[in-house]
Amino acid sequence: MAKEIIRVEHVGMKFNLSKEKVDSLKEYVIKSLKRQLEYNEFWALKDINFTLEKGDRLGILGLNGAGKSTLLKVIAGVFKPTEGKVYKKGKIAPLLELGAGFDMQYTGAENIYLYGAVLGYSKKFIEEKFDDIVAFSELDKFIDVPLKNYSSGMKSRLGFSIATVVAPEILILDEVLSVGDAKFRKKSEGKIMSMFDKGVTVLFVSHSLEQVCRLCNKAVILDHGTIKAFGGIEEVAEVYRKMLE
Ligand SMILES: Nc1ncnc2c1ncn2[C@@H]1O[C@H](COP(=O)(O)OP(=O)(O)OP(=O)(O)O)[C@@H](O)[C@H]1O
Repeated sequence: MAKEIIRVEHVGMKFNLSKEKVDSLKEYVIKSLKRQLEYNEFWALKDINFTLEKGDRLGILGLNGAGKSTLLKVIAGVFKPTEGKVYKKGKIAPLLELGAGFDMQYTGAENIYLYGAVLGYSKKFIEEKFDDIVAFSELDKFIDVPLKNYSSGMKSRLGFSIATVVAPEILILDEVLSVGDAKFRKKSEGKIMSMFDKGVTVLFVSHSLEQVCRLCNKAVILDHGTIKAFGGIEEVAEVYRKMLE
């Protein structure tokens, strides 16, 4: 029997959007103390339900603002859902906003430890993998330079190399296959493919239907925070094509 690895049950995510413009932290604190802040409730996800089995590769489709990144963040554990629950088995490698945990004042080497800790790696594990991370990122010459002097592509390369050094059971990809220059993109896609071959379960957001059809066996379409279709890639791709017409 296929092994269930992720179960998303009745997940809802609510954000509070401020009704007025607040220009500074001071203004925010004062208005907050005077209880002058008003919010609009906004549900980015509503009653999301699905399960994935080991080795499934789910493409997440939908227009801008449909809730795709929010769903990945809820599954990765970055956001706690307002409602419902996510059950998951195994180690997760979240490739979300690569390098969101970086500190620009620190060097590349220091950030490997910092970002590794953010991703939950032990110091010993990072020490063992340090050389592999630097080699994959091809940033040897710059590894002792502060990150503020890196280009955005260099930062993404370092982030990708740190996040993919683990052998995860679940891989979460938010449009990260467009990281770096063409050469690094090819190399990063190769690395992801080798993880696919090892039977990892994948959740993958991309605006390219062609890429989703090529890489995934299942897909889900999100529309204003709800599931419009879920199932085998071919049937869902057909629904999505009609939606885009
Ligand atoms: N931290 C937040 N606070 C308030 N609203 C948020 C927050 N994060 C996301 N949202 C809102 O939730 C909705 C869904 O956003 P999300 O980033 O998940 O969409 P998406 O489908 O990934 O879009 P895109 O294709 O543009 O990346 C949007 O309306 C967005 O404004």
